[in-house]
Amino acid sequence: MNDMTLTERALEATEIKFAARDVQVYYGTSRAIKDVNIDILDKTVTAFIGPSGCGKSTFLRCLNRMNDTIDVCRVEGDILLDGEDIYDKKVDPVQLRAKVGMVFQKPNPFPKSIYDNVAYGPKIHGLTRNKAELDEVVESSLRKAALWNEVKDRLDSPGTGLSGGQQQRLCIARAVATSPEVLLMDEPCSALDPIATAQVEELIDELRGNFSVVIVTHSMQQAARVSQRTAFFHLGNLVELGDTTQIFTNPKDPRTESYITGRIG
Ligand SMILES: Nc1ncnc2c1ncn2[C@@H]1O[C@H](COP(=O)(O)OP(=O)(O)OP(=O)(O)O)[C@@H](O)[C@H]1O
Repeated sequence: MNDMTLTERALEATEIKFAARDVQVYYGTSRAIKDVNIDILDKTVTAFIGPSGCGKSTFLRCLNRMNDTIDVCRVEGDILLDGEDIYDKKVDPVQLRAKVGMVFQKPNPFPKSIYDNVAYGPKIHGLTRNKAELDEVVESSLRKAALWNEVKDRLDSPGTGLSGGQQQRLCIARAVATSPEVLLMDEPCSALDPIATAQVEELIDELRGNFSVVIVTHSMQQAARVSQRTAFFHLGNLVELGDTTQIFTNPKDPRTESYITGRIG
């Protein structure tokens, strides 16, 4: 086993989508992520929890190289997606982000029609051959995002004219339109009311049938509701990773216990 390469080991366990080994992230000279090792499973929702500033978003952004867009940010270590190093020189970050989609805290639809918001990704990646195929992808993505019935009669209206919850579901439709394998969600419900939050949570549960989902959340209730695995971060360290029920009922590390019982936050 020890003679196997990291790639071979990751491939052997087929259910592992991402394998991160000894990951460090620096902003200038300051180290925001320290020696993180984690396997992220396919067709599973993994929640990242932890106090503000502990590095949840920084680590999430490593998984689709969004940190590349921050000049002072440097990532070290190995991050393998299906056994392939996503930081390899031959990997095109734009192609990677089609495979590893992202939904942000604040809904950020493009200043375009509802249709064009969803059609944008498939168009730039050449995923459809004609208008009929594109129409199909737009409809199926909006259905997956539980938004189709609300917008099917106004696909030409601007995406920015939708309610906050609808805009976030539009962003989810946009992310799933390129048929990603992984969906990263950075506090996707923080700008939403409880009804829209419930809709997005329901959606996350459905999406896990097809994708690996990683969600950063400040809400422990949300982590408990939507995820099967939970990772607790503290001061840039991954303190504990386990089944969500175990993390919330029987944490192994005293820091995890302090956080979930509200003693550190
Ligand atoms: N663009 C940046 N430039 C410099 N430092 C940054 C940058 N982004 C984050 N950091 C620092 O990295 C550390 C981790 O931040 P990060 O946003 O990843 O934490 P977080 O756990 O997601 O926090 P929150 O829950 O408040 O969103 C913090 O100390 C933060 O100040």
